[in-house]
Amino acid sequence: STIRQQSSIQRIPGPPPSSWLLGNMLQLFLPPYGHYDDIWRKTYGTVYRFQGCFGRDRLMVSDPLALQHILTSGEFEFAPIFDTLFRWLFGERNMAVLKGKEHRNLRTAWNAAFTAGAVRQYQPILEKVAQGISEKLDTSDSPAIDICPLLSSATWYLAAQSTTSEPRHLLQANPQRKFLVDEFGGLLPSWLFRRAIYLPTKASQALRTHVELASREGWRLVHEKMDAAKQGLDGGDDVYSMLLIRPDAQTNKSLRPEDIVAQTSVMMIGGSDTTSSSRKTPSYKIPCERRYTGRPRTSRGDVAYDSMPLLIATIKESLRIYPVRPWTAFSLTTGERLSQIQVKTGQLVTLGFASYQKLESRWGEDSGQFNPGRWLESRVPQSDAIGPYANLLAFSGGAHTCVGWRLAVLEMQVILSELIDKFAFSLPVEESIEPRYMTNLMPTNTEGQKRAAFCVKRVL
Ligand code: HEM
Repeated sequence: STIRQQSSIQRIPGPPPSSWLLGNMLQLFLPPYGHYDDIWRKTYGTVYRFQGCFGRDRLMVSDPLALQHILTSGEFEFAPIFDTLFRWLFGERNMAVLKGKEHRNLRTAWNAAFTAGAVRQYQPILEKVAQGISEKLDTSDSPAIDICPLLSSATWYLAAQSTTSEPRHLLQANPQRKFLVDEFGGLLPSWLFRRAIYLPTKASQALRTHVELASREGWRLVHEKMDAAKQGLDGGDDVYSMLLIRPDAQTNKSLRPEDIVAQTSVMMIGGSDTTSSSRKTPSYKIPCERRYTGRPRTSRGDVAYDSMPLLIATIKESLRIYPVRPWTAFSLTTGERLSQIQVKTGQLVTLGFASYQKLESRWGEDSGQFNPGRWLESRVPQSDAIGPYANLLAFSGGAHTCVGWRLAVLEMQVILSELIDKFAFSLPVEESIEPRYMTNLMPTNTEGQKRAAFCVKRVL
């Protein structure tokens, strides 16, 4: 039966590898972003076979039903290599690596800080963060301002109301190196590969230091918030306070301080570069009629971000065309069937989130174009609830759906709204912005460094 299973995958068409050593990996991961994936999807369809390093077959899946099944059936988990990378980056007890009941319990406890109601309470802090970014833009005298560092620290500030800057350099992975690590790692037993973090290399040392610092910072925050609560002081309206000292949090006995501390790294990294990268929509004029009409308000006088359809359409379109995590790899843990295709246990299946979000059958013939209008004209799938937001998979789906997606959306609404109301952004003549896959999808300059530089002019 193993032979039948293998041949079932081998019968699936796909692009020829460029070499036995590197397979199709260079084409898939190196710039221009998404180029080959688009061609292969159009040529071979929504499930195609491509090759990883050393002639190893992988499946690329962008079929909506298959993706839904893989994400929600419980038969698949993050591929061991992703699991290991998450452990290295975020620590051994972070949400992304916990499984089964332990993961479900932690998610339930954390969800309390990310419900629609809880997220609304973060609006004032977000507005403060947005005004801080405006002030920095106002006072900068540089002709072209790189907005990446300004945006990256915003989520972390919101999570903890802490001005500690997060060690973002860790995400600036070199894509060549990253997929070689992926592939070599995949050849070793997981337990052995995990121990590579103890190798005496600069990269391992940097990861270990990062996880230690994140843990120390986590404990500092937890103590700070709990001490403030003991003294009857308001700890703040941030995520940590919401989890630790709000009355509803205190009834949530299942969440121990160490469980909160263990998520500090994932909050620092998972919630900062992701949101900031999604907020950049190069070469598009964001509609700004509101400048002349004022921002809509709720009956309580707060800005009503959900009543700004053009802004929301622009955010959805950015998440569609530039998903921060364009691909993720899962493998089968139980069972032997993926719809009609026989899949061996352990077979790597790459979930083509980016590819799914460009399917012509779902998003229209112009699916490759950045056009927020499609959301206003209701030319988008309405009802099949793939992923948590707008039928997009930018926040993944299933058990490991991004816990902070509502917060991320509000953050983008608040910051974009503030910035496009007050400033006009244009691309400097001598610079361009290219999306590039570096663990996450990032805006980069032509040299491949993370950078999104704009000429900024105050208009209001
Ligand atoms: C635009 C912004 C964001 C995007 C596109 C995004 C995307 C994702 C994706 C795709 C995953 C699935 C894991 C993976 O495949 O890597 C994930 C997981 C996660 N995200 Fe986000 N994220 C964003 C913002 C945030 C924010 C603001 C927070 C928290 C403050 C956050 C916290 C997390 C956590 C804790 C997980 C792990 C969940 C689990 O494994 O159960 N993310 N995110």
